Amino acid sequence: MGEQSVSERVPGRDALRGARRVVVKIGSALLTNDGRGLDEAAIGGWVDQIAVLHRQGIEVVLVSSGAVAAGMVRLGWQVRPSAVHELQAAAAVGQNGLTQCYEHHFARHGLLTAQVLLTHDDLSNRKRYLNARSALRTLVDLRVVPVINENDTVVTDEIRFGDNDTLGALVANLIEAEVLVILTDQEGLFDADPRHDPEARLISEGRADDPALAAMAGGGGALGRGGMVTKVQAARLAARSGAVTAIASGRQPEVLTRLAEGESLGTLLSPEEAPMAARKRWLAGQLQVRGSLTLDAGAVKVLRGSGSSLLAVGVKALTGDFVRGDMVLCVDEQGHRIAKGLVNYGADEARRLLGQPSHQIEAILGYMEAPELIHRDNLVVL
Ligand SMILES: Nc1ncnc2c1ncn2[C@@H]1O[C@H](COP(=O)(O)OP(=O)(O)O)[C@@H](O)[C@H]1O
Ligand SMILES: N[C@@H](CCC(=O)OP(=O)(O)O)C(=O)O
Repeated sequence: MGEQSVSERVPGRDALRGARRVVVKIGSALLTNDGRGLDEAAIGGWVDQIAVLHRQGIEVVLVSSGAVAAGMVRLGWQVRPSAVHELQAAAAVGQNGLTQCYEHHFARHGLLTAQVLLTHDDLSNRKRYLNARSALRTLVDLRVVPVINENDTVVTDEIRFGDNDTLGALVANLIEAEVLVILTDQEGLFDADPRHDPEARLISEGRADDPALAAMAGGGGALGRGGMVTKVQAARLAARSGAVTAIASGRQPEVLTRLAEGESLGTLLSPEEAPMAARKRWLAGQLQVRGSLTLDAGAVKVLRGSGSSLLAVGVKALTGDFVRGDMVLCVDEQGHRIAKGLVNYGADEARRLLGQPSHQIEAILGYMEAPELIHRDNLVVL
């Protein structure tokens, strides 16, 4: 099978080298050894690679499927049930096995794991979104590896992500990962489904938003859910916050560490825009505004002129009952909209910091979350 590159001028694999935060999604088709229970040896191998990345200082969040498939094996079921309550039951049984397996293997490297089960509601409801975000950020700051799956036991068909590719992309958006790696049972995205077309050729690189790629992607196998369709959609979602997506075979030896070294494996789907521009556009559209900050003329000038972070010293007043991580609007003294951004301090703390230089923050609050009120990466000038 040959290789082709669908579009020119996409960012190269350098995006994978030097990434600080990576979401790795491992699909059912791969985890469950073609339906014969969890493939513990393979899971141990991916964990070993993640531990290597971890030692290099890369933060890894894992999105792992496999609960339903593992539960089916434990329950002795040969055929995936169609009734939602049976799928939920299988997921509940299988999730235990998944958690034990990851915990055991990460413990060999002295690493802690945390089970995080999410539903669509958790990511669309604003308060829960912020909770999920701060919990995941805290876990990665603590050097714990979160192992995420959909909370299959409480979701019904209408609201479930169904496939974990979408969940992986939303998690990449949530934690602002630079890279989403989707490990599956094929080498990557082919120009036709290789199960049906032996002549199918691997796409090595492309743009996440290229409609030609979506047309090449087909559905999933007996164990997986979404097939390549949802992987290409996931790449497009991940691109909204500037993440590149790599789709690769989990059976390639050392696939994760080789990808992180920039090796040309699988399919790389890149965002249209540079990560920071994409991220800012995503920020601008993403969150409801919870309050406002009134900036003095000096702060307006530096925000507009040099793209600096917003410091408390340049803020004269505030309104709203926002908490850390909320989106706030920045206005000038005449009330004109200047910028929007995610604030590092809640309204009560921020009020005490108004007009104060950053070196005073610790003395005023007794701690310092960050030296700036809004970091420039989290700020969009309007
Ligand atoms: N264009 C394509 N290129 C590669 N694989 C494809 C393509 N179209 C459909 N597929 C199918 O997608 C499957 C992987 O998706 P899926 O079964 O959902 O696995 P996972 O559990 O890893 O998400 C592959 O086994 C393959 O047969
Ligand atoms: N939450 C489900 C995962 C659904 C699923 O199989 O997704 P995928 O691996 O993306 O095809 C489970 O753990 O069984």
